Amino acid sequence: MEMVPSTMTEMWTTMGSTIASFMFIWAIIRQYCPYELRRYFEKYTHTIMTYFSPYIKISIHEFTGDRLKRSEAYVAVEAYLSVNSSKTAKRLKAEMGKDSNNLVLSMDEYEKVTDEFRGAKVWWVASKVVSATRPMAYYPEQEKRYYRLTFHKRYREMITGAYLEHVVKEGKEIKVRNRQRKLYTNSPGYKWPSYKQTMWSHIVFEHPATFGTMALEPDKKKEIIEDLVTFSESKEFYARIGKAWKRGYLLYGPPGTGKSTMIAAMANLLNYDVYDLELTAVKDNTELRKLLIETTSKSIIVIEDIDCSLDLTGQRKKKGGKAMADDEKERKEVKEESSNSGNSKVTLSGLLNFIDGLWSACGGERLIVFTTNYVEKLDPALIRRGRMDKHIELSYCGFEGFKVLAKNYLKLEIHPLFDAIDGLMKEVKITPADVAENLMPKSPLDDAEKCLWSLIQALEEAKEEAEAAAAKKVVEQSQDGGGVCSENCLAEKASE
Ligand SMILES: Nc1ncnc2c1ncn2[C@@H]1O[C@H](COP(=O)(O)OP(=O)(O)OP(=O)(O)O)[C@@H](O)[C@H]1O
Ligand SMILES: [Mg+2]
Repeated sequence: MEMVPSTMTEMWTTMGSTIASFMFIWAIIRQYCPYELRRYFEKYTHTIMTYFSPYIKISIHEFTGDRLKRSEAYVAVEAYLSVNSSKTAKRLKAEMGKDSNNLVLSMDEYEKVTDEFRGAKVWWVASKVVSATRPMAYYPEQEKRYYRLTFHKRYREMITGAYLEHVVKEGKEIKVRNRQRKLYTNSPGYKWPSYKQTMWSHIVFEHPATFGTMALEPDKKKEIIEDLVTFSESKEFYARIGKAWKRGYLLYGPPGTGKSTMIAAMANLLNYDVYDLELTAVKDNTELRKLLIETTSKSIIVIEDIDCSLDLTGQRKKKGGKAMADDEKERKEVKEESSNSGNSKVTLSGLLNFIDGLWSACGGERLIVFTTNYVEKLDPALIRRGRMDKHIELSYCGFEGFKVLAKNYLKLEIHPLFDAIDGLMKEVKITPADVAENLMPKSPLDDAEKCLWSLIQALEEAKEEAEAAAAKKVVEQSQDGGGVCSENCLAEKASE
């Protein structure tokens, strides 16, 4: 009985000293052995170890190929592990997350975490190699980060198939959930000739508008939401019918009817980034194409007030309303005209290529939204279906729209003054922006009723103005026509 502990002690001592001598020799080798020889030695030990080891290792590197873009797989794994590792890993990295008010944790370098999938245990390690040689002295040392997955070889099929698929899918979902959405704009002015400088500058997108807060008829709202959601879920459909996965929207209507607000609501509904393209700041068609290539998937490209952005409008009419078959020829003519005009060299043909040319398919999952106050001024080539698939008219505020605003601004669903407002709204046109302005409390003492009265007053004033304008028109017409041209004179004109 007494022999056992002493044997154990002896064994431990021997093992301890063996390890110590091994470490010592290894340290000597490390110090005196040339790097190449050491690499050689390490490589072969590695091969032999791998031969006997029952474990399989898979590495996922951060940069592959041309190093321009982070590998999608790495990003997905990073996101997946950020959620799954923060519970078990002991050393974590923290980064600013969504809405800049919470920290997102992820595992630190050389940290190991365990994950389980259908009864199989796997290990993940975050690691990096620092390349020994530097290409140029002023280059920072190159770090190549990677994740290494280790698992037993009996799970090979399942891990390389189902598990990795699960990691990538979940990682992508987490990424989308934690994504800081951005608002991009093509700022004119500074353009550094650096190859990495992108042409867009961005800030965090934080517009609070949603379809819930928009004043719109419920049917119309539902239709638009369904259209957007269907689009965002139709990846397979678009691939099957052979169309680029994008959709064009034209929002038109008088100022203050919520066109810009709707774009924000769309971005919030689908969780997309917004690229606000300022056409007048784009030098030429080549620059326009570059801008497009740099936009990412899951984004809305916005061109506001398309009728003012460029002189793309009305050209067709000047030429005497030719048929649509002449499209190509006319586009060329337009191109020449605009290139002569000197200011912005972006042309209608450039813009059309931007919307539905070959380049527009790169990136995928994109909405292109145009807004205008004057739809009738736009070139028919620009707004045909396929370029702008859905035309949405945003118009004056109706009673249903008012109810949404009353609920948002005053938390009122029903009120005795609503009937009076309903009646007045049928008689006069008022924009949602004006309604919203009147419903806004102007002092801390203003209550809901005061705001409603203020709206009624505004409606009545608008009504009086409209009546006065109508009366003036009648007077003008009678002055123009009445005295000069009698019924006889009209009949004469008709016979001519
Ligand atoms: N349908 C609406 N629902 C809720 N609020 C609205 C709506 N329309 C306008 N508003 C309010 O009015 C303001 C102006 O609206 P917005 O900027 O969207 O108008 P617009 O149609 O883009 O006008 P413009 O043609 O001048 O660009 C917004 O700040 C918003 O609060
Ligand atoms: Mg606007």
